[in-house]
Amino acid sequence: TSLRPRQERPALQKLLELLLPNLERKDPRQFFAWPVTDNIAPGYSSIINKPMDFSTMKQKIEDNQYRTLQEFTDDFVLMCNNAMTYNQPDTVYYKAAKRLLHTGLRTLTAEKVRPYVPTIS
Ligand SMILES: CC(=O)c1cc(-c2ccccc2)c2ncccn12
Repeated sequence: TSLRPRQERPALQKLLELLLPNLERKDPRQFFAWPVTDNIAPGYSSIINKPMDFSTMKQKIEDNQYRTLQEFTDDFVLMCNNAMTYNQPDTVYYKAAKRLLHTGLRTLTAEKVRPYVPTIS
């Protein structure tokens, strides 16, 4: 509401540092915490050409590699889609990815997050 004091706009990096743990909590079994290895997922590196995971996203935030919220969201979507590409639909990984994608995007597109997104990147 207009009576709400105008919060200073957190830098994008600070916003992403707040959003990442919110998304990680939606992965309690930590399937997406670390890069998927060929050891646990045979042939993974030859099937998935752009791997992504939460630890890599965290590092990219710290290294200031995200210029916009959309770039951060793209990595999140990539991570979930990788899991739905490599794993069959009847697996825990596919189902976890589908649910994570849905609930995570709801967070990332929420109205209260959007005001912090500068119109031009
Ligand atoms: C995300 C994903 O595709 C994934 C995570 C895992 C995983 C399993 C145990 C612990 C951490 C990640 C996995 N194992 C086999 C096949 C695929 N995966």
